[in-house]
Amino acid sequence: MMLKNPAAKYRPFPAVPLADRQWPGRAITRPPVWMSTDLRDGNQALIEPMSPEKKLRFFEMLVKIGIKEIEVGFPSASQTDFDFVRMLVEENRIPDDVTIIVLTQAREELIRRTVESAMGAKRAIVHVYNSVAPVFRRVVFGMQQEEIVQIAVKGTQLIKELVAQHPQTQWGLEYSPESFSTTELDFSKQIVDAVSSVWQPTPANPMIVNLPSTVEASTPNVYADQIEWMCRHLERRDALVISVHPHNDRGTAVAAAELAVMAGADRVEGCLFGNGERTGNVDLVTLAMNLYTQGIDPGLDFSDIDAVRQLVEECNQLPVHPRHPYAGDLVFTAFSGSHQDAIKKGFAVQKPDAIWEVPYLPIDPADLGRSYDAVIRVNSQSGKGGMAYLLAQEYGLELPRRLQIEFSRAVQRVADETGREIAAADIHALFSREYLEQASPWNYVSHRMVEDSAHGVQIELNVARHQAPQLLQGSGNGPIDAFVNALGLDIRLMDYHEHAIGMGADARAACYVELRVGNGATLFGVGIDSNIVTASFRAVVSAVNRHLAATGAKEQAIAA
Ligand SMILES: CC(=O)SCCNC(=O)CCNC(=O)[C@H](O)C(C)(C)COP(=O)(O)OP(=O)(O)OC[C@H]1O[C@@H](n2cnc3c(N)ncnc32)[C@H](O)[C@@H]1OP(=O)(O)O
Ligand SMILES: CC(C)C(=O)C(=O)O
Repeated sequence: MMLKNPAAKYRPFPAVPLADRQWPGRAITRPPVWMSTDLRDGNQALIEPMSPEKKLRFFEMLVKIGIKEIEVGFPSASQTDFDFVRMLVEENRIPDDVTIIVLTQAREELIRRTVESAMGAKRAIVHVYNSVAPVFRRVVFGMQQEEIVQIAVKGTQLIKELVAQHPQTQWGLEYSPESFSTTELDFSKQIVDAVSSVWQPTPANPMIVNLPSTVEASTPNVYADQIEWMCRHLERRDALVISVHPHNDRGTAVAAAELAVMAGADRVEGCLFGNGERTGNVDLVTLAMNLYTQGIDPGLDFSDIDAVRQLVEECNQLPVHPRHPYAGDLVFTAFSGSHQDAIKKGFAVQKPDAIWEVPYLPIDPADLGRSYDAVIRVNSQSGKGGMAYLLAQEYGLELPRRLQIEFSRAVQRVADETGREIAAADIHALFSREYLEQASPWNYVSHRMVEDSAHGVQIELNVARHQAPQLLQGSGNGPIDAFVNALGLDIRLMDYHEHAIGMGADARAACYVELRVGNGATLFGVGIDSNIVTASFRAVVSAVNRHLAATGAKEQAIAA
């Protein structure tokens, strides 16, 4: 049960004494070095760890999107992990510009096995860690600070010794004081300085210092303060690559990573779509795309984000949430009417090479290989804009505004009745039933028309009335006028729109007429035909039939 007084059990995170912090005034202007730990931290958190075959597919996808540093496993943990690293090395599957990273605890036998796993690679980074926070020192290790420092120092000495025996590989070192974010800063500095004094990095051969929020325990600004503090106080700063490894326990890993980069971090470790222990590692996709939407090339290519997501879901056997930033099924979808309206108007004025300014869409879905078709979907929360957009996009029908209002009532009725989403095809079927398919009592069959400047338009019209053929004649000052006169009905044309559907020989005309039939309210009719005049006749017949069906009026009541 939740406590009335949580302070009895939990304490607030202390602030970092850094009154002159610089990071709040900085902006991110270039991407950090990306390191994917999907195959290690992500994999170790899965219900079923990946098979070698899945790991390889994942690895190749990471390479394809442009990740240059890939943590490929914890080789001393299992034969599977060890063999996977050997396979990458022996089968020459690591591209020249990609560096693999192998993780190990700072324990002799594990370090030996880890170095062995990567031998023969062109480049490899041995990533060694030990936990340094007070609770780990007390509870897990039962050790004092100096003994904890010795674990890291001895581990580093052994790695240095072992890698020197295998000069054919260009080795690097990454050191992680695990649980850094809940550790006293001066102790973190002490242990990192001790490790770097053994490794002796240089600016040309830097050492990676990875400062994880192993468990996210504070607001992101505190993490940023911790990173800035370390950047200012560490020895040999110019020979260190400062890396961050945020977890998402408070749901703020992305913010923590971004503020940490502002605070001086050069490198970010994370997983695609935020997989990883508990609530996950920081999501590299969101970080990269956040940069992209600021006009900064993240150096990663998510042009086909659906394919990336599909592969990750398959390998992790975990779904990506439908509202996951940039990648979720629903992130480029609007159901609510006012959003749909604004998006539709935004698309209409957005120029292909201009700055992106479509309301409610922080990014052009096309940049991620997502299609516009999926942007707008219709349910009971939608207004006219959504269905109008779908009819235009999918069927080339540009409904005039007042027809949109009229037809949206029919769509709304169906949405309310079913309580479900209505697909574009269903909307089109409803539109066809409502405006195009009512062939009774009147049905247009054919016409002959003569036009001269002295007498206007003369028309001879074949129609079916209650399925019985009739030949009618009429004249008027234009085709529609002549047609209406031939029908002999009390019709006033209030509004008229037309447009082409498609191009070339297959083009058809869509015609929308708004009529007042008898004394009734105005209503629309729609006609589609390869001939523009015929389309307008069909539209008039559509409106008349709709009026009769809607009002139940007898035909005689609307005779002219
Ligand atoms: C925050 C992170 O994600 S760190 C990465 C975590 N990932 C994994 O643990 C996945 C792979 N791990 C494994 O397969 C195993 O844990 C192994 C092979 C590494 C070690 O297995 P085991 O020797 O059986 O130890 P176990 O798993 O119980 O780990 C606990 C032991 O490691 C010790 N230990 C933990 N971290 C470290 C470290 N960095 N350096 C030295 N010793 C360590 C603990 O003190 C404990 O020792 P104890 O048994 O003497 O009390
Ligand atoms: C090994 C370290 C970097 C880790 O995974 C963590 O602290 O979360």
